[in-house]
Amino acid sequence: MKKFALIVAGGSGKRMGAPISKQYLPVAGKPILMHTLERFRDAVPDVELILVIPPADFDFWESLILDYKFTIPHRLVGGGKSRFQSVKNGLDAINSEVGLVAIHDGVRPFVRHEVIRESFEVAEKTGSAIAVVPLKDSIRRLSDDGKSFFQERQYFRLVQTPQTFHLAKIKKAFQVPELVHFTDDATVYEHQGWQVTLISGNAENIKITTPEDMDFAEYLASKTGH
Ligand SMILES: Nc1ccn([C@@H]2O[C@H](COP(=O)(O)OP(=O)(O)OP(=O)(O)O)[C@@H](O)[C@H]2O)c(=O)n1
Ligand SMILES: C[C@](O)(CO)[C@H](O)COP(=O)(O)O
Repeated sequence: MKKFALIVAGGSGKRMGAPISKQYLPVAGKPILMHTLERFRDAVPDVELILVIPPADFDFWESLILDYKFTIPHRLVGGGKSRFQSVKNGLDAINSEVGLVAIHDGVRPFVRHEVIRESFEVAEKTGSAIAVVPLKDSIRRLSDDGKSFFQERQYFRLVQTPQTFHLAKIKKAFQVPELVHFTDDATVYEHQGWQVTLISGNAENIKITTPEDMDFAEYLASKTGH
């Protein structure tokens, strides 16, 4: 089955607070986004890569490609105001209804090859594959009156990307108005009444979000051979 990877990087990285958006910051000597694209190309060499970035960044990205002699083929699509809108723009740019699409945050460069491959294999069989990891800490639920309650952590998972789907179904799922609880693609898919399939993600597949994540990212890059 034809495989696409939709790498979403249409945000501006407010929580990082860097002079340029976090997806272009260098880790181990090159922009985070280049690591992410390499991960997918290396895991699935025949994957078609689609990169979603803000339209205003197209020229900047082209200059980075030249500066870093980046040669992995990919298609550029303009992002939207929210992650939902950026994913929708990327899906709209895929003309085919047949195939699989892995939707992945551009700022998660440490996803393992095995997770990417498994996500395609499981999604082909079941319709979807959502990478998740167990919690290491205890958790508490807060109530509005300031109390907190014990929660059994074995019933919870932290949700990562990739989130991989049959193209026809995820395209249909995104034909709805955006809702506040759409924090990822699984929630959009479930809104159709369809159940998602969970797969094991990898703990080092962090979403680079705040400045302290950059030091950790350098460490992970040195350990994982980026
Ligand atoms: N309009 C948007 C907003 C986010 N994203 C992407 O969704 C992923 C997860 O979002 P997040 O980590 O929140 O990135 P930012 O929105 O850039 O960060 P912040 O919320 O700190 O501004 C990132 O790869 C981000 O670029 C996107 O494609 N389009
Ligand atoms: C998609 C995601 O990375 C799964 O954990 C997450 O929901 C993105 O959240 P953000 O608030 O857009 O960073």
